[in-house]
This record gives sequence, C-alpha cells and structure tokens, in this order.
Amino acid sequence: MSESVLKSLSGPVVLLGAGKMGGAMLEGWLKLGLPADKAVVLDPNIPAEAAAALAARGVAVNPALADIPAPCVLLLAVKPQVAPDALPQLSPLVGPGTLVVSIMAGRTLAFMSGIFGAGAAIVRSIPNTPAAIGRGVSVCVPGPNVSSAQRDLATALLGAIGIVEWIGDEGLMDAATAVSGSGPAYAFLLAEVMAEAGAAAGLPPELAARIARATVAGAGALLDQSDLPAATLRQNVTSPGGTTAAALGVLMNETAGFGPLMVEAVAAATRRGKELAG
Ligand SMILES: NC(=O)C1=CN([C@@H]2O[C@H](COP(=O)(O)OP(=O)(O)OC[C@H]3O[C@@H](n4cnc5c(N)ncnc54)[C@H](OP(=O)(O)O)[C@@H]3O)[C@@H](O)[C@H]2O)C=CC1
Ligand SMILES: O=C(O)[C@@H]1CCC=N1
Repeated sequence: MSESVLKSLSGPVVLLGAGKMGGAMLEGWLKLGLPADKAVVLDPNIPAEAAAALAARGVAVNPALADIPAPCVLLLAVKPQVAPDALPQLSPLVGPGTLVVSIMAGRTLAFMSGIFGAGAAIVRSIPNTPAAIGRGVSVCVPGPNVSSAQRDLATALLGAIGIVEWIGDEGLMDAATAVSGSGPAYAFLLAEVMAEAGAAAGLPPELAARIARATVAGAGALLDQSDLPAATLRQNVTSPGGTTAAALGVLMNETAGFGPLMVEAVAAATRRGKELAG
C-alpha cells in the first residue's frame, strides 16, 4: 500500500527542515519509491555537500517558493522554536489538496491552523530516530479536515520509516512524545550508564562499552522477535537468589528505582512538550 501511494502522488512532497528526523524520513520515502523529482527540500542551513548529493539524485533543494507546484504534502520538520518564523512564508503553498504533516514536538493543531488556515488539512505526529533504519514509531493525530485518503497518505509517509499509531485525542500527544519520541534516548542512556557501571566495577572501559551496547541491542532484538511480554523476558533472566535478582532489588526499588524515576522523566518531557506548544 505504502509503495503505490508514494509512487503515484499528484504533487510534490515538500520537506521543511532536512535535519536528523526530516532527513531520515526523506531517505525512507525515496527508498520506498517516492520519485526523486516529487521531493522538494527547504532548509537554508543544509550543508552544501548534502544539498549537492540530493540534487544529484533529482531532489529539488531550496527552489524559489513560487516555483514549487501545489504540494500533496508539506512536512514540517524544523525545531518547534523556529516554527513561528519559518512557517508563515509557506502558507501560500498550502491549498485544498495539501496535507500538512508536522513532526514538531509540542506544536499543536491549533497553532498550525492559525498559520495555514482553519480549512487546512493537518496531521500532527511524532516519530523517533530509529526511523533511520526503518524501525521508527510514529504516533499521529488527525486534524478535523483530514480526509480518509489523506490519512492513508500520512500512514504511507510515516509507515515508510516504521510503525504508525493513530490516536484521537491530541491531549495525549505530549505523553506519547515523552515515551516514543524521546524514548530512544532513554535506551541509549541505558547503554551508556551500564558501560560506566561496568567500568566502575573494574572492567576495561572499552570492553564495558562494547558489552553494554551489545546487551541493550540484543535485548531490544529479543523483545522485538519474541511474543513474550517484557516482564516475562525479564523474569527469564532472573534466577531466584541470583545476580540479576540482586541488581533488580536496586533497580525495582519502589521509591528510588527505575519505575518512579521513569514516571518523573516522562512527566518532565510531557511538561516540556506543553511548554513548546507556544
Ligand atoms: N530528533 C528526534 O528524535 C525527534 C525530533 N522530532 C521533531 O523533529 C523536528 C526536527 O528535529 P531534529 O531533526 O532533531 O532537528 P534538526 O535540528 O536536526 O533538524 C531541523 C533542521 O531544520 C533546519 N532549519 C532551521 N531553520 C530552518 C528554516 N527556517 N527553514 C528550514 N529549515 C530550517 C535546521 O538547520 P540548523 O540545524 O542549521 O538550524 C536543521 O537542518 C523538531 O521539531 C523535533 O521536535 C520529533 C520526533 C523525534
Ligand atoms: O527532544 C525533543 O524535543 C525531540 C522530540 C522528541 C525527540 N526529540
């Protein structure tokens, strides 16, 4: 489904902001068959080398706005803080056939329809960086003017980089951002602190880093491939009276363990999302 939708778009997909997320998404679309001449990148700060590489593949990089045909999709992938300056100039591009997809943390549907008009079809979504290897998670909420064909289109675009979850309540987006949008950072931090703890326990630091990284990656792959709940996979490691039980006694402490700490971390990220709403 994704491939045929991406190959038969009537107008271009315009990407505003070709950074880490926007760039990963563009690669996913091109891989899945979006014709390069249907992709337009707008990013005044794109490094010259990256711009040349995209142009060589047929992607239009920073054309004059007046030269861009009516877009099928306008993907907003700039930082939320630059949105008030960067978005209004794009308003003339947004016509009745344009789906606006935002991946900006915090920025609300109301903020975007304030710029693109109350009739604009807008999807607010939050992807994550495993998108770079096609293993992203995107949580999306549709605005009121999004047709079912446009919802399919958004599913195809975001499905090109991983799984897509739709929600109906925009009020949940900041919490979703705190879990799946920011979540990869928590997993990477786990690899970092396990390596540091291994070094503190006497392992050569480079060996500690290697085995910590491979362990987090392997556990993630097992979680992915197994049908068992995470709790069962954890229990399968935990021999009664053994080493894991000793560690989990610390990590699962009811007041100072991972659980309450993660609740605090997700609450902090959720609060920040609300602040970024502007
Ligand atoms: N990184 C992540 O894990 C996730 C990010 N997001 C969201 O994605 C968006 C982008 O994040 P991320 O990719 O990490 O950030 P990046 O900074 O990597 O990407 C943003 C890009 O936009 C460029 N830019 C700055 N100003 C403009 C402008 N006026 N017009 C066009 N492009 C401009 C930036 O250039 P320069 O850097 O030189 O300023 C940069 O290349 C954010 O809104 C973020 O909330 C959502 C989910 C996950
Ligand atoms: O840190 C951020 O604000 C963005 C949104 C989710 C992941 N990165």
